[in-house]
Amino acid sequence: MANILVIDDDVDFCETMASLIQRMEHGFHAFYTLREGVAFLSETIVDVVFLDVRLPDGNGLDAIPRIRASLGDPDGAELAIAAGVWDYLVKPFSVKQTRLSLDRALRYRLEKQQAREPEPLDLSSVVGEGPAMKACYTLLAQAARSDSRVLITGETGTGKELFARTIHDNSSRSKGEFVVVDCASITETLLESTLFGHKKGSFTGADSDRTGLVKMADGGTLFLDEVGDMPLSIQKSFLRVLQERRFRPVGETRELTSDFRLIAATNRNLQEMVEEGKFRQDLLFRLWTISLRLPPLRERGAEDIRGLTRVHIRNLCQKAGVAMKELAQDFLDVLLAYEWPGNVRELFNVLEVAFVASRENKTLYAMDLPPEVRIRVMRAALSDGRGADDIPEIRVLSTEQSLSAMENFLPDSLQGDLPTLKDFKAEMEALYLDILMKKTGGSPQEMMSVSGLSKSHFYALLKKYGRSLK
Ligand SMILES: Nc1ncnc2c1ncn2[C@@H]1O[C@H](COP(=O)(O)OP(=O)(O)OP(=O)(O)O)[C@@H](O)[C@H]1O
Repeated sequence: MANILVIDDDVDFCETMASLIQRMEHGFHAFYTLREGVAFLSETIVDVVFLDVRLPDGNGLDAIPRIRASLGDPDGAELAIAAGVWDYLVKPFSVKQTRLSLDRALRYRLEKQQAREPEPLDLSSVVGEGPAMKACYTLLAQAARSDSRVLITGETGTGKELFARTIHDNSSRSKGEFVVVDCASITETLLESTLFGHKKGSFTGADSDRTGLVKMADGGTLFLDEVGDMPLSIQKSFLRVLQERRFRPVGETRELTSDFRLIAATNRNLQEMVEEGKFRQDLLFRLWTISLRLPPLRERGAEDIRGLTRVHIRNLCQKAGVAMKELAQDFLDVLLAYEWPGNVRELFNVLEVAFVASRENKTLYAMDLPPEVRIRVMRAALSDGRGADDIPEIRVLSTEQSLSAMENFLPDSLQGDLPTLKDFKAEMEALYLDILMKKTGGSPQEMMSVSGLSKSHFYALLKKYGRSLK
């Protein structure tokens, strides 16, 4: 039902319009003066205005900008004044003609509104405001508002499953099941029965009928996690399911159907796997219409790392029933300098370790972070040619604190009880070699010149620590 306003001082005309519009089951309002009509518009949202040109208190055409402003809809301009007005009706005009024009204007407005104002997405479980993530949200929205197949790629821990769930939760299938198939962990012998189900007695151990995951996803979403790990033998039967939406449970004679939406994810390069004969080209074609690549954490920028950290620490504090802890600058500096090969999953694990290590303290310091993370940051800083001043943790600590920080930087093998000097020297020698190699790009001449080692000593050290030149 739409809301229609007539501003016209012709009483007969207003009555005719009232009966027409009410028959069309729309809301109807009429005013005989411009002032009253415009005042009404400032309080009420209407869809279409029938406006007389000559009114007792002014010219209707002059009021169009004010009417547009009252509608609060800049695109209303297109409706009301695309070429002056939506339509220009000359009195006396036929009911049929008026009805037709009104219908068209309302349809146009509805289409505009639908195109302009899609349902807002619920992204409450996804954190990240940087440009790399914003580009992903655009694709996520497209995926959520369609029923297309989606292939999500990205390194481990980048949020592929989280995105798949968010697409499902925001889609028209959200009331159906979101069924996860972990292609990497299901054994080849069980994959077929897990996916398609089986009939009681069809093989040893099949004590009862079992509904497969494909059927469970009927009306919902089937999420194929690590699809690159799906054995070739299953790829063939799965291709058929995608083409025909039909499948046969193990030991069953009749076929079943399932209407599911497919989302697949992988951290592998499927095209390369196709070229190596490890993945079927025809299946790859069928996996996606929309392809979404999630960026690794190191490409997402400092703001996203800070945002994810704050959100996760807040969740941990809430769960533990303690006040939100503060994040010291040195703590954030180490998090920002680390490479995060395991992405968001690794960040969350590291934060959990730091949270536990911080005990009752109100602030999280770099000291609370796992030593391996801090060692890597220190090594990277040293091998980049940056001095201790550039290593976040050392910069802010007193001598005493630096000493204990350095203790924490020690490699795992040297943690705990103090090792013998010989072991310690060996560990440091190996570390020195690694840094030397990185800084010199592995050139033996340069390595010998920088380190001052003789040729025989240099090659003996390489051999001793199992390092080889590229
Ligand atoms: N943008 C994000 N906002 C909030 N949490 C995130 C985000 N990305 C990932 N996570 C969290 O990180 C963890 C790992 O995410 P998820 O399991 O979705 O990654 P994945 O890419 O599917 O990993 P894998 O390839 O190893 O299966 C989850 O706890 C998830 O909630």
